[in-house]
Amino acid sequence: MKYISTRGQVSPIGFIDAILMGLADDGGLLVPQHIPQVSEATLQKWQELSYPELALEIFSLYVNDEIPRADLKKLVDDSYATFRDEAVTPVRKLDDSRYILELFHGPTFAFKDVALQFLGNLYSYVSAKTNSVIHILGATSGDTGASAIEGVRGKEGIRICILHPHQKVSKVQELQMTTINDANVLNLAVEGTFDDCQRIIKDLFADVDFKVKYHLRAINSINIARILAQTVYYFYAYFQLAKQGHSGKVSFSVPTGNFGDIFAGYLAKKMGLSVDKLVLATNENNILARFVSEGVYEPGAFRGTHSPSMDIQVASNFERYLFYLYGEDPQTVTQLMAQFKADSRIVVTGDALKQVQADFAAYSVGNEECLDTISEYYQKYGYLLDPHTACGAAASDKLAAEGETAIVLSTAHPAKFDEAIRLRSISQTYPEQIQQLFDKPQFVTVVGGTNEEIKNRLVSFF
Ligand SMILES: N[C@@H](CCOP(=O)(O)O)C(=O)O
Repeated sequence: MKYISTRGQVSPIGFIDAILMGLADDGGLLVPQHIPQVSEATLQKWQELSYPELALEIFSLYVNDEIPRADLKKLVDDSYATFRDEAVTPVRKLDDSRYILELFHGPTFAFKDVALQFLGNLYSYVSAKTNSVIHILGATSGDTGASAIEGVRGKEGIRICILHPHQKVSKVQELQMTTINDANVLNLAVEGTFDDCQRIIKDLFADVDFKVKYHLRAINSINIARILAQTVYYFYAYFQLAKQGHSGKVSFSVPTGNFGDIFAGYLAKKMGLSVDKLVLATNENNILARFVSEGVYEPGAFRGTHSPSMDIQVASNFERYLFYLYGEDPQTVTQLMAQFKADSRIVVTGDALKQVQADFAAYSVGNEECLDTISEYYQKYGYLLDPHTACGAAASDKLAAEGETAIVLSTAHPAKFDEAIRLRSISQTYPEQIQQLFDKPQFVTVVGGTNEEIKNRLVSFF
């Protein structure tokens, strides 16, 4: 298996080089040169596997022999041993049409742990094998940051700097990141939005001389390892439903911000998983929902919502989807991305738009609807949704009304977003790991957010 760039200007590279390259050196995103096809017989066998066993099988398809199987198995086992639920990502049935895929049983109570526990261990493994330093630079709208830090804190040979938008993440998200006092962790709070943070890191990764000189590595979903790790739970959830007696088609409703999670579902479907609809659920920052309904990809005004992790205008994995939408043609992708850079707008029409609408259903959830959904599910099912999952649940309700079954990806534990939940007078008990954060001192520097300023901070940190 080799990896190529969506913009076609990088010679095919192996798995480890792809992980280390992060953003492709031509400014594109790395994708597998071909998508492995999983036969019906293999799917049958996979149904019997535990989560770590399944992850090992899926990763093996993408890693080839670059990492010996015994080493890969240890990486996988270590990564999922940190989860609080034996099933790693259990599925809860609410009724015949609604299932919740709980992805928040990892150390930081968000779905990001599923990939970032693995990527942290993988970076550590590569650092030790190649005797090289790993300098991670990441941007977060709240969940990736804590999860990435947790994945590598205190690890030999690794340093990590995370940019988050100052005062635009939830209190628990902020505390999870900024109460870490390990010497290899730097938190910068940028005066701006998540899009500003993501633009900065993409600019710095695109400066290939700087990236190479300072060994910059990515932990965001621009890194293909993130996507591959997130495909696993689509398969696992599908198998769990089969075991719970469900037969027939299944759709997935995915709270969406940076398009990484739903792109992982798209990849799983392309590998052969029988997915019915992929439902893209956004909050009021609904550029992706507008794209699916109208074919116009154009950022609007930033809206602060109850689901801050999805307060994103420019979704980084969108480029990976364009690559497949346009028949894996890097020239078209390059043109479209150049057009986006010039006009902040991409327009898709005709057959391509029909294909988009065949690939995804989309639904944008307003602030009040998000809170209403939290209240309704709490009253009807006794199940407390976090506001991101509530967006996914609201979207899945449309399918349920048509008699279809959907699995809603529950991306975070509700305790991370108590500000929103309290608005509906629902009280919850925090898990001990979250409660204790409130007594700890914080370590964070507020910065303006020019590329130069961040570069200087990085140079002195690394
Ligand atoms: N919602 C994310 C934003 C970054 O997305 P990623 O999947 O590219 O890491 C967050 O919580 O930080």
